[in-house]
Amino acid sequence: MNPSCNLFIIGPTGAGKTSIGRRLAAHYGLPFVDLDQEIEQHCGVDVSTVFEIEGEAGFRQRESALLDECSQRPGVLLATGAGVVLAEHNRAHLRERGYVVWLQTTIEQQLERLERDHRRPLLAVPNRHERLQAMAQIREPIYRELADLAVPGEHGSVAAASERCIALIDHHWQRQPTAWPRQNA
Ligand SMILES: Nc1ncnc2c1ncn2[C@@H]1O[C@H](COP(=O)(O)OP(=O)(O)O)[C@@H](O)[C@H]1O
Ligand SMILES: O=C(O)C1=C[C@@H](OP(=O)(O)O)[C@@H](O)[C@H](O)C1
Ligand SMILES: [Mg+2]
Repeated sequence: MNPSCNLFIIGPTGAGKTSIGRRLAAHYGLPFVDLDQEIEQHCGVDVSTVFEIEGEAGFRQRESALLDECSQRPGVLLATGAGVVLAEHNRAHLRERGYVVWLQTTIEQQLERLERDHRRPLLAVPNRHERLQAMAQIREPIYRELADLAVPGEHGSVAAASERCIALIDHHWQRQPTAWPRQNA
């Protein structure tokens, strides 16, 4: 949604939603909210343990409930998890409540960045390349349809990627003030 007072970051796992999102929040002076971290705080265990105990279905229910809550906060930068876009009700909240920025990446970049990362339960498989490809096939058309802005992946540092991202957002996002003055007050 444009204009909006919220920035919502979507995109594949390892695209930089969490790390770039944190920098964007600081730049725009918005509170940073990471949906996975919200789930972890709420459950008192990490995402992998939620998957272990409740399965993906349980995780998705928690993710949807917290997305509904967090996306209603006025004036936040919300970094989502890559699979949040799979449910239509989540997509509706994202579409209607914020300016949606899609961070793009390639499978090669994902493999490289996440090589030593074992905190993503859906990547705990023998063939990560195949898994990432299967995810991209399903999710990429959804990201494309949902995004207000697509940001191409960047080979450099997180800092450089964040700067490029800010330049694009500045050009396209019509930032709305967080609180409108009450009329006839
Ligand atoms: N140019 C870049 N863009 C995005 N992430 C990068 C880049 N360079 C390195 N990374 C690293 O990729 C890893 C994954 O980033 P993360 O923010 O966790 O992604 P996501 O939240 O989208 O899954 C982090 O360790 C981050 O530092
Ligand atoms: O691809 C997915 O469905 C998931 C991505 C993760 O977030 P990142 O996109 O930050 O890796 C996290 O929400 C969970 O492990 C499920
Ligand atoms: Mg993340």
